[in-house]
Amino acid sequence: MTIETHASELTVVDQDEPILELVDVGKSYGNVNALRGVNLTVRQGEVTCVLGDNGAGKSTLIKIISGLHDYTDGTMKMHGEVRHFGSPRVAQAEGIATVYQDLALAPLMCVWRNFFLANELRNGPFLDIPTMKRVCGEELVKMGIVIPDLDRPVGSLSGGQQQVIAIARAIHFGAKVIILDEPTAALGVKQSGVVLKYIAAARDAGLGVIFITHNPHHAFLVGSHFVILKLGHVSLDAHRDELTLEQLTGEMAGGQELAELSHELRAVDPGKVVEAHTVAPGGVSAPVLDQDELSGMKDV
Ligand SMILES: Nc1ncnc2c1ncn2[C@@H]1O[C@H](COP(=O)(O)OP(=O)(O)OP(=O)(O)O)[C@@H](O)[C@H]1O
Repeated sequence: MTIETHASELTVVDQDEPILELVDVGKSYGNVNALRGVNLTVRQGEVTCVLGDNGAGKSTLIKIISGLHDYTDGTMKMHGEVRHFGSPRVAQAEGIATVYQDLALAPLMCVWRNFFLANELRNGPFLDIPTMKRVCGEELVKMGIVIPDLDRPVGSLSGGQQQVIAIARAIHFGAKVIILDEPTAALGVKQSGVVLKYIAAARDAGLGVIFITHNPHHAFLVGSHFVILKLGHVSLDAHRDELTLEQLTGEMAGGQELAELSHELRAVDPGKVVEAHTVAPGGVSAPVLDQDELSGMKDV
């Protein structure tokens, strides 16, 4: 247990206590059951990976946690208290930050303007530009991000760097839980490495991270806990000590279903069917990357 002191309050933080806990959560849209009986626990200093194919319910889960939609079954607790956020503004005020794929960055605006977008600092009636630039630079450096020119339009940076700016911004504005919606989906290998490095940085800074992804290899590099959603329910829920990358990849690929498909295809034309591999070549168990290991991945 640790005691965190802030200027005006004293908060007792039990590190074993989940920040956020979903118990048996369901969501129906009319007669469509998008989620059923979902249990999910988010702890500080951990990355909870949520994996799933299209239509699995990942977006619905994000919308519930970020206050866009309410759940229709079960309970969601934050610091042990049952919560229905009612709006994204309330969720944000409670420390839930969501970094969507499209990032909500303004591509033509410069880096520091994006960092303070909707939270601008003022000096009387004027924008306090020198302070915003200084704070933005300091915060990015704290996360090990070097952007030589903060006056550059954000749209001229790489996709990886933009993701990282959005993550740093969420942390600076007090996120306790950060939801990352497929942050590596549109990126190549090198840029994905950059983003994974900062997911690990957010984890090591003590945030609870929810990492939504299709990619078990990316999940396994930084994840503490893995939940696979399939057609709205949890098909796997395991701590990283309980499974290998091979098993996670097999589960994601739908191991049993692939084996059955391969069997059926063999029956159709035995000569032409290649065995369905559920695991990528070399898909072996990998360690959780810590900061030192991840810093070996080159920046873009
Ligand atoms: N507003 C809605 N009204 C009705 N059905 C919905 C609505 N939103 C989602 N659904 C349904 O709920 C199920 C889960 O959808 P969801 O978008 O959460 O999945 P997903 O895992 O995010 O998929 P994707 O990766 O394709 O975005 C799908 O069957 C979808 O059609």
